[in-house]
Amino acid sequence: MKIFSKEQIYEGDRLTIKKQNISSADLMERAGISLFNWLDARLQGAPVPILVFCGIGNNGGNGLVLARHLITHGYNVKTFIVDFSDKRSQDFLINYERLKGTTKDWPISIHDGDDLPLISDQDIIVDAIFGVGLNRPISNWVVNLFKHFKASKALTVSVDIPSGLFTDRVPKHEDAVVFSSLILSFQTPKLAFFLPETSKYVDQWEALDIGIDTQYLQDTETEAHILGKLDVLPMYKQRGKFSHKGEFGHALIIGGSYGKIGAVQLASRAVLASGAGLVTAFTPKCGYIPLQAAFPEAMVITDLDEEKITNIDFNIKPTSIGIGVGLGTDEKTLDAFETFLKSNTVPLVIDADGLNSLSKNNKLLKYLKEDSILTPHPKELERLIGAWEDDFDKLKKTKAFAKKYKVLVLIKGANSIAVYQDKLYINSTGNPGLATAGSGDVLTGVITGLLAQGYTALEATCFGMYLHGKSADIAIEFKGYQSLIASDVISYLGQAYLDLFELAEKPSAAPKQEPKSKNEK
Ligand SMILES: NC(=O)C1=CN([C@@H]2O[C@H](COP(=O)(O)OP(=O)(O)OC[C@H]3O[C@@H](n4cnc5c(N)ncnc54)[C@H](OP(=O)(O)O)[C@@H]3O)[C@@H](O)[C@H]2O)[C@@H](O)CC1
Ligand SMILES: Nc1ncnc2c1ncn2[C@@H]1O[C@H](COP(=O)(O)OP(=O)(O)O)[C@@H](O)[C@H]1O
Ligand SMILES: [K+]
Repeated sequence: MKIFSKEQIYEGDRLTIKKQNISSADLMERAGISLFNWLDARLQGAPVPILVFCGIGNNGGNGLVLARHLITHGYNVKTFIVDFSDKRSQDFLINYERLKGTTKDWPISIHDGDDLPLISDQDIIVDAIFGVGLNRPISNWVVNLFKHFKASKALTVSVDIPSGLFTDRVPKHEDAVVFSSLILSFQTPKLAFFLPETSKYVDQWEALDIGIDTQYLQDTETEAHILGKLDVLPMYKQRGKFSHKGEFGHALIIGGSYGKIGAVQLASRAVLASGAGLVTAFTPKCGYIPLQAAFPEAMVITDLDEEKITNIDFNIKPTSIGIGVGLGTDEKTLDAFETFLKSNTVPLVIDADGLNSLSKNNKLLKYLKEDSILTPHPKELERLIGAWEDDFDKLKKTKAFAKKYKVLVLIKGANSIAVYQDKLYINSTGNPGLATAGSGDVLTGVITGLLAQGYTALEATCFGMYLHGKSADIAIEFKGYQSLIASDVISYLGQAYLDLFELAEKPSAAPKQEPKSKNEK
């Protein structure tokens, strides 16, 4: 799913109004009705007090439309205008009048210094104060209102984006943003929903289709994409009936050092579990017995040295290589890594100490084979590209690095982001259970295994991080967050593949039918 920028959202609105020959008030009505339908389908007339807080722009306008439809459908609604500016948008005014024509409970204006409205934790707060038009810090009295929302512990639904969250920068103060339980975002989510420093304001999000011109949606290139099942499914390579393991490639995992052979085992097992035909592990001599004993499917080549890699030399022709897991950064290993990098022509994944070797000796960067895949977690990334101001700056710097060296950088995290040729591919699967030793080694194996099967660097990365996270999402249903370990992510990869073909039923907007009792025909 494409993630449009603030400018593109406004452009999409303008173009839709023109092409569909409607007014902006009509589009606002459509947006407001999509909010109403979503809430009505789940509230089903519940008498819960709904407090709608509206700004004075179009985000506020959306709130007024929603309030009007909730009222005409008998919901228990109180509307407030958060009067943070003397300005009023045209469509806000139109809907302000319409609302006053619908109910005698006219909206209550809240100004700086007014008492804050009483909010019980049983209420629902609708936050329609600021949308993507936010362009400067918010007045303190409005920040106090946000604090009041949070203190009330009422379920908070934000319209389009949590008020106070910018689309292109990190808020200075945590209190200056509404903490949302749910965001109903128009047409597509916003990048800020997925970044470590800004996703804390976002619990759940839903994209509501408001009928923005489909041609515009299809033709417009966006910087960022959120990858869901339907985005990765087309990448999946079918297997022919008469296929044989030679067709599915031969991956080589290079890594391991004394006491860290497990990383190589995890990565190698993940290679085969991702569907590659063959896997060979290249490790120090100390890895030979453990690997052959624990994982008979893998072939093993060993270094001359007992405890560390000192000379990377193999007589096989791998179709992909994953290097770095458990590698260590001993001087001799660094030299071996340099020699390997200078001669390698095979599609490559560099992880963990492979990345740290690049950071220790960044003149090696120019030897990176084009489309190599680097998979740093934030700490490894900082060693590679230096410090950054905030998450937006991090992405800018990573894009520059990826372009300069013609590589793909996968920044691992709660929403892993693959940065490649000026674009951002955001993973939608995974969970905190993955914050466990070796889960990154498994990811390296999955991506290397997909590369071995002929997936392009971008496909192997997007498909790999999707399957890796999806496997963990299935596994925690049986293991829970705390007990999930990296090996489980390998064990449930098959389920992640099978899940691709189970189309999730969309939560229908219409209220669910009463479940038929057993004896009812
Ligand atoms: N056609 C439609 O109806 C559709 C409507 N959509 C909805 O419109 C929303 C965008 O609406 P919007 O452009 O009116 O901006 P909004 O976020 O409501 O802010 C209002 C104004 O506040 C001002 N302002 C900014 N920061 C401020 C601050 N810190 N303190 C004080 N004032 C501040 C700034 O005006 P300024 O003062 O800068 O002139 C800004 O214009 C979008 O999120 C979505 O919900 C569409 O997406 C779907 C179709
Ligand atoms: N809170 C989280 N939610 C989702 N995924 C996570 C979370 N924490 C870590 N991960 C994932 O777990 C993996 C951690 O990799 P890494 O930090 O390299 O672990 P290790 O070095 O132990 O293998 C990455 O794929 C990352 O995206
Ligand atoms: K909002």
